[in-house]
Amino acid sequence: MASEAPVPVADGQPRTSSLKLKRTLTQKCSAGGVTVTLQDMSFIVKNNRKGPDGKHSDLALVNKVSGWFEPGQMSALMGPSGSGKTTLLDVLAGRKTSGRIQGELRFSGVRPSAAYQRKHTGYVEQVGEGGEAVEQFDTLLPILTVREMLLYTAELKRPLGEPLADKKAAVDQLLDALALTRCAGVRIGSPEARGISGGQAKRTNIAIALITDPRVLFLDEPTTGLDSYTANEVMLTVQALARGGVTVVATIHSPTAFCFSLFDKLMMMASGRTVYFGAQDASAVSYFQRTCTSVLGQDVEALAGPGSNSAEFLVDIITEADRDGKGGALADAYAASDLAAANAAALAGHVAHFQNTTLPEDLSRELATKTATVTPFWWGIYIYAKYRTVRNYTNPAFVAPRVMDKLTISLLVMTLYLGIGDNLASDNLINISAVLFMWSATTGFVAAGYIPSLVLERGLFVRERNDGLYLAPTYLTAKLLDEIAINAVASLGIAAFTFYGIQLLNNFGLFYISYLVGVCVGISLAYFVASFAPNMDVANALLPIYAVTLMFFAGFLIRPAEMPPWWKWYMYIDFARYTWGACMINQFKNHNTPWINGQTVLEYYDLDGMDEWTFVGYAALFFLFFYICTATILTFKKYQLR
Ligand SMILES: Nc1ncnc2c1ncn2[C@@H]1O[C@H](COP(=O)(O)OP(=O)(O)OP(=O)(O)O)[C@@H](O)[C@H]1O
Repeated sequence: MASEAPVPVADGQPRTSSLKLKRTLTQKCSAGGVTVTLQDMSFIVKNNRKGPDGKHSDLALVNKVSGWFEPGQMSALMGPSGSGKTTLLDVLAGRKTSGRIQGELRFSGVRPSAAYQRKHTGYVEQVGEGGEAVEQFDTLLPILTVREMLLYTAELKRPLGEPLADKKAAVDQLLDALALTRCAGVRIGSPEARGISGGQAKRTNIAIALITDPRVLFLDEPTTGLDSYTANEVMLTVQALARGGVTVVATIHSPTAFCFSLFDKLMMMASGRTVYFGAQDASAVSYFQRTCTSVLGQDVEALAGPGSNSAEFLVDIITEADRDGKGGALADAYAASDLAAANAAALAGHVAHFQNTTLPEDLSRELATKTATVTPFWWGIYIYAKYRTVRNYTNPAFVAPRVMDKLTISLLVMTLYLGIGDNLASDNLINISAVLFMWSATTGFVAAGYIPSLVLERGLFVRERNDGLYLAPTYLTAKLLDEIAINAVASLGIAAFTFYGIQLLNNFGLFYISYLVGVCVGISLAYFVASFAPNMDVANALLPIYAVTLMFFAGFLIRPAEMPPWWKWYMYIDFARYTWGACMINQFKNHNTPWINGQTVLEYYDLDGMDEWTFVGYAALFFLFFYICTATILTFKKYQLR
C-alpha cells in the first residue's frame, strides 16, 4: 500500500476529479473545499460529579481549543481515552444535543447553520466500540443489500432533480472506492442472520457518509474493530478522498504505523485541552521529546527510537503524563510554545483571508441553509415504500406475525362462537356481546407486536435523522403506512371469515372498518409507547397494562351506569369502547324479535341513540392523537445525550 502526498486545495477551488490509488475515486462535486477554523472552542456541561460544595459545577470537556483543518488534508484528533476527542468532533459536526458551546467555529469563514452541519458534512459515528463488529449494523438496514442501502440513502439525500442513473453511478463509484463491489449484492444482515462482515459494515457506513460528496468528513474511530489490513485499506480510501479535496478530520486511537503515516496534521488533546497542534511528521515527535524533557523532567528520547511506532509513542507519553496529573502542564507548555504562537498567527491569517474572500455562490448557499433535509416529505414516504415496504412484504419474518396474530384470534373466535351471531334469543345475547367485545379489545393487546419495529431501529432512525435524510414525521408516517397497508389486507380476509362464520348481522363494511381502525389505533399506540420507553423491556411492560385498563372501561365488563363516578371519565377516552360500541350498534340496531328488542340491549350498555359510524370516527381520533404524540416525541426527544 502506498499513500499520496498532500495536494493543497484552496477554498472555493475545484477539487481534483479523479485519483489513482488502489482504486479510482472520482469526485463528482466540482464546487470548492471548505476550511474549518476553530477559535477558543469550548464545550461545557454540568459535571455529573458533585464538587466539595455538594454542587454540580460547570466542566469544560473541550477547553479553549483552536486550530484549522484544510481541504486536501487528513487531520487526526488523538489523545488518551476520555480526553475529549469525540466531544470535539461532535461539536464540529453539530451533533451535540446537550451542554453549552463557546468559541468561534467557521466553515470557510462563515458560521455554519445547524442544518448545514447535519446535511452537508459527512459524519461516521463511533460504532463497534471495543471491537464489537455487531454494533456496526445498528445504523444499517439488515433487509437491504449494500448497494440498495447506498441507493436508498442517495435517493433521500441527493437532490430530487438528479436523474436516478446519476445516483446509481455515484453509488457504484463509492462501492468501488471503498472496495465494496464484491459484496454489493449481499444483504447487510443482522446479528441473527449474518450478511456482510464487520469491516464491510464499517466501510458501508463510511460510504453512506460520502453519498452526497460532502466537502467535510468527520470520522470517529474509523478503524475500531477492524483488522490491520482492513483498517489500512479504509484509511487509504479516506486519504484518497482528502486528496480529492475533502476536509477530513478523524479521531483515532491506536493506529497502525501505516495508518498514522497517512495523516497530514495532528491535534493532540489531554483533559479537553490542546497539547499539540501541527504537522504529523518527525517534528511532532521531537516537539514531545523536548517538551517532556523540560516540562515533565522525563527523558523520553529512547522511547522514540528507530522502528518505534510514533503514534504509540505520542499517545503513551500523553496518557502517562495525564494519569500523573501532568496533562495540564503539557497543555500549558503548548500554550506558551513558539509552535502555538505560530499556529495563532496562521489561524488569524486564515480568518483574515476569508474576510476578504467571496465564496462560490453554491457554497455560500449551502452554508446558510436552514432546511434540515434535502428531499420533501412525500419523497421520503415514496422512498421508504420503494426500498423498505416492498422488501418487508416479501419477508416472511415481517408478514407472518402481522397475519398470524389475527388469524389465531379469528380461528378461536370462529370455532368458539360458530353460527351464533344471528340467534337473538335472550340467553345468547351475552355471548354475542362478549365475542364482539373480545374481538375489539384484542387489538390493544396484539399491538405489543409492533413495538420492536420502532425500538430496535432507534440507532438507524437517529443516524438517518441526524444525517438529514428525513424529518421524524416523514419516518413515522412511512412506517405507519407500511403497517396499515398490510393490516388492511390481512384484516379484510380475517374480518370476513369471522363475520360470516359467526353469522353476525347487518353491515360487514362497518364490522371490517371498525376492526381496522382498532388495529391502526393499536399500532399508533404501540409506536407512542415505543417512542418514549427507554428500551424494549419497559415498552413491553407498559403497553399490556394500558390494554388491560381499556378492557375494564369499554362498558362490557362493568356497565357504564354502574361505573363509580370517579372512574366514569375513563370510559370516554377508551378507544375500545368506541370500536366495540360500533360493532354492538351495528349488530343490534333495528333488530327486534318476539323475544328481544335490539334497542333494549343497546340501552342496557348505554349505547342507545348513538351512531355506529360516529363511534368509528371517535376511535379514529385516537389514532390521530397517538400519531401527533409520537411525532412530537420522535422530533424532540434526545435519544442520545451527547
Ligand atoms: N457530565 C459530565 N460530567 C463529567 N464528565 C463528563 C460528563 N460528560 C462527559 N464526561 C467525560 O468527558 C470525557 C470526554 O469524553 P469523549 O468521549 O469526548 O472522550 P474521547 O477522547 O473521545 O474518549 P475515547 O477515546 O475513549 O472515545 C470523558 O472522560 C467523559 O467521562
